[in-house]
Amino acid sequence: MNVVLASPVVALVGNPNAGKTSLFNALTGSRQKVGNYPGVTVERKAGRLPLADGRSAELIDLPGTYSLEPRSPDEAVTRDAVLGRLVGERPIDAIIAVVDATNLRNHLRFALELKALGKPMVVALNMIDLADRDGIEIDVAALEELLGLPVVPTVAVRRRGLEALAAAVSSRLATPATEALVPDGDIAPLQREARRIATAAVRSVGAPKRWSERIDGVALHPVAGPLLLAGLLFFIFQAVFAWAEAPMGWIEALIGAGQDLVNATLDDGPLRSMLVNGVLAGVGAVIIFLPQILILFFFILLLEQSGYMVRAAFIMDRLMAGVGLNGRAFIPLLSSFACAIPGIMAARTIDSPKDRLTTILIAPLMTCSARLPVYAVIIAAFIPATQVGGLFNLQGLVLTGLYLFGVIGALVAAAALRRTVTRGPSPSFLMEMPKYQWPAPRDVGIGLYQRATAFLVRAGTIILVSTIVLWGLASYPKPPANWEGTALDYSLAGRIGDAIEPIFAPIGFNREIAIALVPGMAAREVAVSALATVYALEGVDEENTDSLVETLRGRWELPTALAFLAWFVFAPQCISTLAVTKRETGGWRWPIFMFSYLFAAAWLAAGFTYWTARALL
Ligand SMILES: Nc1nc2c(ncn2[C@@H]2O[C@H](COP(=O)(O)OP(=O)(O)OP(=O)(O)O)[C@@H](O)[C@H]2O)c(=O)[nH]1
Ligand SMILES: [Mg+2]
Repeated sequence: MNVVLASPVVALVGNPNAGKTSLFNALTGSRQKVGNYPGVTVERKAGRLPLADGRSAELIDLPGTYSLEPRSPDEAVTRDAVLGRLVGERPIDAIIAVVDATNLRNHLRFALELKALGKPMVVALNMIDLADRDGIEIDVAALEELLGLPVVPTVAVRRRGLEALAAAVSSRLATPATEALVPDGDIAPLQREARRIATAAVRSVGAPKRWSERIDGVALHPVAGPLLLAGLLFFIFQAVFAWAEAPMGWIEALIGAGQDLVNATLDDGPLRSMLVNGVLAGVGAVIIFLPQILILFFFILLLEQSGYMVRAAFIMDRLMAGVGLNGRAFIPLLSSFACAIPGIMAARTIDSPKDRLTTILIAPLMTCSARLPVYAVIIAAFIPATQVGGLFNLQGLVLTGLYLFGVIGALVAAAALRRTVTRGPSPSFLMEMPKYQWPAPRDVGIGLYQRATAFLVRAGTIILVSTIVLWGLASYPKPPANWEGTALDYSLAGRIGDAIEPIFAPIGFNREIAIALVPGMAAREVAVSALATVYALEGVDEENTDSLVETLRGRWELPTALAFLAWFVFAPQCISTLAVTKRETGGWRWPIFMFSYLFAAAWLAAGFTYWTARALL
């Protein structure tokens, strides 16, 4: 057997929220998502770990789990990786067992279970800073002695103890594996042993964490808790509008300057039209929302990192149980506010298959960040920025309302699904409360950076390409000289729009909207860039230089605008979501179901909004 060439494989294994991914990022320079709640990592990730002797190992980050007996699909990944059962992956050579120094008793149990596998192993005693903070003192030498394993104290977020950890792994890799003990399935002896070791190694326990209990006294209070949560969400949506105004103005000015520059340097022709009306008007109409997206995620990241999110899940559990959903679904659903794709993947942490399927099916109802541009442009055009009650901005209120509308839609859908297609028992909510702590600026920074790059990459690829294709379809073929209508009427896009308009006419959508919804399948923001491009092209003859907001204000009636907003609350049209649903549910059945029910809901919601608004106004 040739073992010399391949670099050894080392896996980070441990309970959820122990800091495995933080260690992984610090050791390999990766930027995987870290969060202060259990179940952040749901996939195996690999990186390169430089070893003391100049070689390097392949370091594997895994989903957290409490034992090698998985309860949910993400935990099964960890078991399979540790036991070398993952198809196409090399078996692991050594384990870094990550334990939380503030919760030694519980975490050591799993470490002992791992030790019994007989692989070379090192214990990372992580979060030693929080143990200090809480007055917990650990005798590392005694712990090493009792465990019979090297123990390295680490603070992943401050990069402390990393070199010692890498050195311990290097020297451990040199030791041969021992015979694995066959587990007898009885966890009680391991639990007793863990308790014995923890009691012997923890030297002094200081004052209990009073302030943390005090915060929870409010955050988990049956009345104050929900009020606090509602207040926080409300404040966030107000901030999204209030704080983004200035940077959005700068981006808009920049795009305008770009258009002027192209107009001044290029002769009138297809290239100029494509750049001004396709690329700059279309993609620009989307990019402008970057500040709002970043502000929203800044707050979500703060809530995630502080440890509050799981409290929010707890608060929501009662409401969610009412519709047959498990509190566990809260975090996947919350992730869906960024994008349904990570949300649907995070549903892997849900153990009950029916619960998991329900969560996947309703995840697209959470307002993903791709819908923010759509909402924001319509709100800016049709909702006045007046103050309500001297305190709230009406635009922020409407935005909050749209997000709430999505959540209510999801709850209604869940209740309906749980009584029909996903009927079945639902286990009760069990989730470990993470410790409160100040958000690490680096983690928040990484989170924002990832959102910004993901958004800009989308703008530069899928949105750019869709917009250029739409520009082409909306510009060609050119009408003959004696053509009576507009150029758009004659173009391919105009004809496609005419063909599908009858489906949407009853709910107040015009041909331009019908045209925009088709490329909006690729990415929802494209609906905005498509409208910008179509109207920019239509306005060409009149030397129209209005922004999209002004154009919409001039051309749409309020009922149409409101119906358009209602449509996007349900908006099924995102191909990537359907693709990931197929992957996670293992077939086309559920994505097709998802598309159909969301399409019907979107059509009805837009219709009711349009008809009601028409009747009232
Ligand atoms: N104070 C402190 N916080 C830490 C340390 N290591 C990790 N954290 C924080 O603990 C939380 C959990 O970290 P992760 O790295 O996501 O934990 P994980 O073990 O990968 O969690 P799962 O993927 O959910 O199993 C995050 O908020 C980190 O910022 C540490 O050594 N000290
Ligand atoms: Mg992780």
